[in-house]
Amino acid sequence: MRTSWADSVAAAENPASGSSANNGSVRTTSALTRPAYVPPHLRNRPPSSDPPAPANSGSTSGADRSGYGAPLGGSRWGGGPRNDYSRSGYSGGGGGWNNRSGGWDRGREREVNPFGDDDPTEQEFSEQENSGINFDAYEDIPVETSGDNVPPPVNTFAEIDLGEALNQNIRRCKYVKPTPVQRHAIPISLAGRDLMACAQTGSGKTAAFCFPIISGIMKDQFAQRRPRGRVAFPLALILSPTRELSMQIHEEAKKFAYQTGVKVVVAYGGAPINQQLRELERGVDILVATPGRLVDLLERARVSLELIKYLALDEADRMLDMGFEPQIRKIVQQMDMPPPGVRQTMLFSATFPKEIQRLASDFLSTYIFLAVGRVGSSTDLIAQRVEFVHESDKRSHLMDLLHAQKANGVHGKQALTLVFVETKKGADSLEHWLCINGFPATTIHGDRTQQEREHALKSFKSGHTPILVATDVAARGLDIPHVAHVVNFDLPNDIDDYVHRIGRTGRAGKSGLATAFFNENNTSMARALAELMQESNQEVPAWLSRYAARSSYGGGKNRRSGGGRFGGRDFRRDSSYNRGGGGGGSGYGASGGYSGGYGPGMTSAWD
Ligand SMILES: Nc1ncnc2c1ncn2[C@@H]1O[C@H](COP(=O)(O)OP(=O)(O)OP(=O)(O)O)[C@@H](O)[C@H]1O
Repeated sequence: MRTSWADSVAAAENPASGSSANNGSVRTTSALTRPAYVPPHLRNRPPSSDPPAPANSGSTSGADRSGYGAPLGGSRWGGGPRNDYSRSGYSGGGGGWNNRSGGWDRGREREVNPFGDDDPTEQEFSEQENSGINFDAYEDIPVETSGDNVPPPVNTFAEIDLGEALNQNIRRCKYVKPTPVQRHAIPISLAGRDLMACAQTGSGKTAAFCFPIISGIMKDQFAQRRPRGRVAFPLALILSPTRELSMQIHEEAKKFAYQTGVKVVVAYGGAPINQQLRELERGVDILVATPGRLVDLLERARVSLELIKYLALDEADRMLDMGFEPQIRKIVQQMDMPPPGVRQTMLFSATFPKEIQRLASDFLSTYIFLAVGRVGSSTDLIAQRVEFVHESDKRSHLMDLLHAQKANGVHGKQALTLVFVETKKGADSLEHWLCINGFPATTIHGDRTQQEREHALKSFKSGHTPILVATDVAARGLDIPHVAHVVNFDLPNDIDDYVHRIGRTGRAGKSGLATAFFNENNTSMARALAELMQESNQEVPAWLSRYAARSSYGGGKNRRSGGGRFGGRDFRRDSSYNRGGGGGGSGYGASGGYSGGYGPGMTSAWD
């Protein structure tokens, strides 16, 4: 008999895989003094005469978090090290990269410990939260690489020369072995090659691009990092489409770069620019940014891209669709960034429509294409359900789901549930309705202030408000531990958006559940949805198969045209490319031949 969705939620919350969720261990050790650290690549250098600046928060977030009041009762999930904003640089206590110059003398500064466990006795790696990752789920995944002289993959982190400080941080993160995308992408990037990488949601792409960048900067003996005047000269640029994702990448990168001497700064819209400018003036090696805020900084001549050696685009297909493409072209092609071939470019996403691949090739030089799993596929770790629900029944149906989920939850608690809707207004109205019906909910969308957005996310992550109603602003990249259930209250119009949305659960080897409400308004999605479910070994309801058989191909402008399950995903393998359509000049100019499903007006809401 088919398992009910409620059972699935309970299973997702209590995975038998040995996840350490809810283990109750909260580390509360205080920061201890440690000897001044000199990063390996800076040893034997004459010390600078600059005195260290007085310690302050070292926060680079730009947003004023003081208004949030006391912590939201702490996480009910215990002490996992990931993405807990309340713990790291936001805390306001001590240290940080405070000297003005950056560069050689920065190694003497005390750096905020992003792991929050300065006591070395606490650094036993016995809990191994991330070793609970179900690697078997990834082992038989097909991998495709194409391009010239592809460096071979590695099986362990020990096989890669990342540098001891970075290796130490990998251990602190409790990453025991590399995920498949890391096994392939890291050696490719370390070999200096450009890369277009596609791997499923939650499979560790962030580390796959961060590790080679940090390692490369550590090894870069001749780098000139000091700001000249008030202009910052980052060596690496990581662009992402949303403020929250940039903040998250910044938090992750700070952990990976801890005590390496590599300084990571974030800049995103909606937060006071002055604070970000001050942080940049203190020196930056890796700048994580959203495109809009970066353009602003470039136009003010406060950032120069002249020294960029590494460029990474996370959610690269989104960054190159019509909403962002003009800004990306401006940043990458019309300012002072070194051209492809001089800089190293890495593009990552879980989805990569062919048209976007073609466009992206403008930014790359003789690159390697890597696909872990089929491009745009979703992981089998997510149990997908589709239910036929008329528009007018959606609220009561959601209510039924939530009630049953609560009844099945641990100690009657509501599991973290992310509900996607189409519009900002719809998000507010559903949130209100849930709250008055006794379900603590909050919302994240582009009409909320940045402070409200951050507060909502924090409240959701902590379990204080276990239901988050969101627009697509939360669809990509966000790594929120313990999201048990994603509900597509309104289905998106593009199957790639569906893949990203459901990918907020079932991450890092853990299982998750996704429920979609389908009705006559979604018939254009039927075929793509049925195919996606089928290839992820999901049960496709007979009624959906009938809709799929009747409908023409929809669900996005981009994909599955060949219908092939695996193979030929690198657009360069298409015959049209070889007939002269591809290569450098792609024929997809700045005006773009691809709309990606977002109107141009969406940009500001996302950035
Ligand atoms: N080698 C590893 N071992 C264990 N856990 C890992 C490893 N690498 C990454 N993780 C964890 O896996 C989770 C997902 O990683 P990440 O956010 O980078 O996924 P992603 O592929 O970028 O997903 P998305 O496509 O949704 O952006 C994170 O919590 C991260 O800490």
